[in-house]
Amino acid sequence: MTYTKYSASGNDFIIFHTFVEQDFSNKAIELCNRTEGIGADGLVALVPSNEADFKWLFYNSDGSVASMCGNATRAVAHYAYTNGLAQEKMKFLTKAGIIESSVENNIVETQMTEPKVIKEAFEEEGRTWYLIDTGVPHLVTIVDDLEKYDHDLSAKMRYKYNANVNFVKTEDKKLFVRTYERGVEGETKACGTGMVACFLRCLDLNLVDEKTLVYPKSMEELTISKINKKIYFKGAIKKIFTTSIG
Ligand SMILES: N[C@H](CCC[C@H](N)C(=O)O)C(=O)O
Repeated sequence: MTYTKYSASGNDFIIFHTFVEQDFSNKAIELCNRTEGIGADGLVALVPSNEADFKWLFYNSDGSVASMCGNATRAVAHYAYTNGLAQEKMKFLTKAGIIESSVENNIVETQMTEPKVIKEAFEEEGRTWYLIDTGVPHLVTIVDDLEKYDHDLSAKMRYKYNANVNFVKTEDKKLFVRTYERGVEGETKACGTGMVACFLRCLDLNLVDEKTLVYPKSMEELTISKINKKIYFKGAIKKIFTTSIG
């Protein structure tokens, strides 16, 4: 099987396409392993669909299934276009519904799913949290210094709320985000749905504008825009390599 590794602002994925839909959880664990596998935060299998250009099966590196992954939508769209599976504007089926992405050279934009607030601001562990679903659940807390990102606190909150955990700082109406990702069980270099969750929380508080530059741990620049109540997530994508295994 041929696999292609992508980096989406440092959030990295192994992508392949196949005709046969099956459970790829164990393959995700095997191939995402950073010492004995290719190494990545997630694995995505593209399979045929009669509802969209294709359907995706998304797995975190621990083999768990997630309904959505903002950064992977950008990598998958580039993969699908360059492999002739879709045109530059495409629709694909995820467990969070149909996702629309568009490819222009190495820049990919995704229309994110409609966000759903799960729990308005609440105090816990000496912080103010906000819980929102942006395709997957995210906790958001605003800090004045990203060195306040706390791995152990993130793990505790992750398990209590079964959600990803984001620390966000605003500066000159830009966002700087650090994310503890469920299913990777640690901080990743970027998390798309997490950045969108932080954007929405900070927009509510008038800390950013409806079009905002966002910088994850990797410091690769992304843009999040709210236009007519829809959320667009845009940034560069890197194809790292293609390899055949087995
Ligand atoms: N780890 C997430 C899924 C991947 C989200 C992230 N990589 C993104 O770019 O949105 C979860 O299990 O909820």
